[in-house]
Amino acid sequence: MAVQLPHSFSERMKQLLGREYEAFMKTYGEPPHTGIRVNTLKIAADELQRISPYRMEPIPWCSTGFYTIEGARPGKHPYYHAGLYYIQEPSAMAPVELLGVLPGDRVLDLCAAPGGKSTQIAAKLQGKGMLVSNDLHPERTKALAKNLELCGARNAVVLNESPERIAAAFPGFFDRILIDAPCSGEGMFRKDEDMVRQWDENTPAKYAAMQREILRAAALALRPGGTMVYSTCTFSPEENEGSIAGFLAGHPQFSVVADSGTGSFAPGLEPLPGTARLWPHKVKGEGHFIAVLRHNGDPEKEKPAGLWPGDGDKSLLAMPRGESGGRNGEGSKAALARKDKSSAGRGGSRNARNSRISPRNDSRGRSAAITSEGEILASYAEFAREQLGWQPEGCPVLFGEHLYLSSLPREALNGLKTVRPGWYMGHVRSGRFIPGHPLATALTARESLRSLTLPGDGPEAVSYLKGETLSISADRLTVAPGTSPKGYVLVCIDGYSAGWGKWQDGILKNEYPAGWRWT
Ligand SMILES: C[S@@+](CC[C@H](N)C(=O)[O-])C[C@H]1O[C@@H](n2cnc3c(N)ncnc32)[C@H](O)[C@@H]1O
Repeated sequence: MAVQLPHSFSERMKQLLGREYEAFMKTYGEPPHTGIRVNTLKIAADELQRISPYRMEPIPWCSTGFYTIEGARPGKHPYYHAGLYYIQEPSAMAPVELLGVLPGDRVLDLCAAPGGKSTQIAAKLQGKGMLVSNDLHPERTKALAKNLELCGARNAVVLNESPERIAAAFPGFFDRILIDAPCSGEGMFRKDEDMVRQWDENTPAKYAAMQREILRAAALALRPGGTMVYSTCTFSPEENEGSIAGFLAGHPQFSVVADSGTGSFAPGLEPLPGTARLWPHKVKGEGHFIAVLRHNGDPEKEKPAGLWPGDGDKSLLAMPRGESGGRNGEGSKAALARKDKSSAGRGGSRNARNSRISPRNDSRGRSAAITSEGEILASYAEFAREQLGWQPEGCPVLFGEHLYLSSLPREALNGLKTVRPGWYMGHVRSGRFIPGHPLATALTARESLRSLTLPGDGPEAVSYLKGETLSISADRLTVAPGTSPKGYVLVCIDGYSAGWGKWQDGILKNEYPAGWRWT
C-alpha cells in the first residue's frame, strides 16, 4: 500500500464499514482519480471535448466534469491559461451540482478557497445574480480571487471574513449557501500525505466543533425557503451526519432535502436519510459527504427587509452577461451613472471612501495627481467606449484609483474585509485608464474592438503566456470597422480570451501580468 494510514484511522474505518472495509482499503493501493471541469462561462462542454488534446471521460454526477487520463497534465496547456477548465477532484464536483444554482440567484460560498466550487457556481450563474466567495484565511483568498478571475467571473465578490460577520452583514439575504467545511480531510489521504500527517484521533472532534459554529452562522444568512449544501471531504461520522444532526436539533426550521439528487450516491449513515456519501470504493472519486438542507420558512411571510438601497431588486443588482454586453450595449453608461448616483452621498464603502486619494508617488516615483472618483469613472467610460465599444454594468466601487464593478451596492461591503469587491476594470495612471487583467479574461473576443487569436498548439501562445513581446502583422488583428489597429488588443487562444496586449507598428507589447505567467 502506497499510503501509511494511522492505525486508529484504520480501526475507525473497520468499525464504520464492516464488510466493505476490505474494498475501501484496496483503493489506497490505486492511483487517485483526476478530473477537469469545463468552465462554461467560456466554452461549452462538448466544444472543449472536441478541441481537447487528450481524452476526457464524463463524470456521471457532473455534466461539465471529465476524468483525465494519467499523464494528461491539463495544467500545462494554454487552454488552462485561457480559463477553459478548472482542475478538480471528481467527487468535489458533486456538492455544487446539488446546490441547484440558477442564473440570477444570490449565492454565498462560505469556505471557498482555493475556489474549485466557487468557479463551478460562477459558471452556473452565467453572469446573472451574484456570488459572494469567502474564506477565513487571508493567504488562501489570493488563490480564490485568482481562480475566479481566471474563469472570467463578472459577478463575484471575494471576502476574507468570519461566517458570523457575514451573517450579521447579510441577514436572510442569500438564496443558496455552500458550506464546504474545513474538515479532517480523510478523503484526501490518497492524494495528499500531509493530510495523513496532520491527522490524529482528536482531529475529527476538533473540526466538528468548528463546523457547527459555521453552520449556525450560515443559517442566519439564508433566506426563508433557501437551500444550503453542507459538504466535507472526510469520512468521520461526527463531522458529517453528526454535524448535521446537531445543527438540525437546534434549527427546527431546517430539514434535509431527500429528493435533491443525493439518491444517486450511497446514503449517509443512519439516522439521517437523504444525505449522501461518495465512497472511493463505490465511485471513481476520493470521497465526499453531502447534505442538502432547506429553510422551511415562508419566503413571502418572512421576507427580510431590504438591506441597502436597491436590495431586493435583482434587476438593479444583476450584471447580465450578453444583455448589456456586445458592441451595441445601449443604456449601459446611463445605468453606470444611475448606480453611481444612487450610492453616492450615503457614506460609501470603507474602500470607496478612499476614492479621493492624497497626492502620492506612483510606481516610478513620480508624483501622482489627485484623481477624483468622477475623473476615474470618466477615464474608464472613455476607455470602454474606445477599446470595447460598450459599457459593462455594475455598481462602481473604487479602491484608491482602482475601479471595480460590483454586483452589490457598495454600501453592502461597508466594514467587511473585501479582497475583491467585484469585476476589476482597471486603474488610472497619469490620467490614462489601464485595463485590468480580469477585465480581459471575462471578455469574449466579440466584446473587444480589437482582438488577436493565437493557435493553442503553436509556439506563440506559450510565448505570450511567458510574457514575451510578439511580432504580429496588422492583418492578423480583428479590428472593428472604423477602429485603428493601434491600442489595446484582447489576446485570445483559439478564440478564448487570455489577456491584453498593446499593438503598434507590427509589435504586440505583452500585458500578461507577471504573477500569472507560464513557468
Ligand atoms: C475544504 S476547504 C474549501 C475548498 C473549496 N470549497 C474549494 O472547492 O476549492 C475549507 C476552507 O475553509 C476555510 N475555513 C476554515 N475555517 C473557516 C471558517 N471558520 N470560516 C470560513 N472559512 C473557513 C479554510 O481556509 C479552507 O480554505
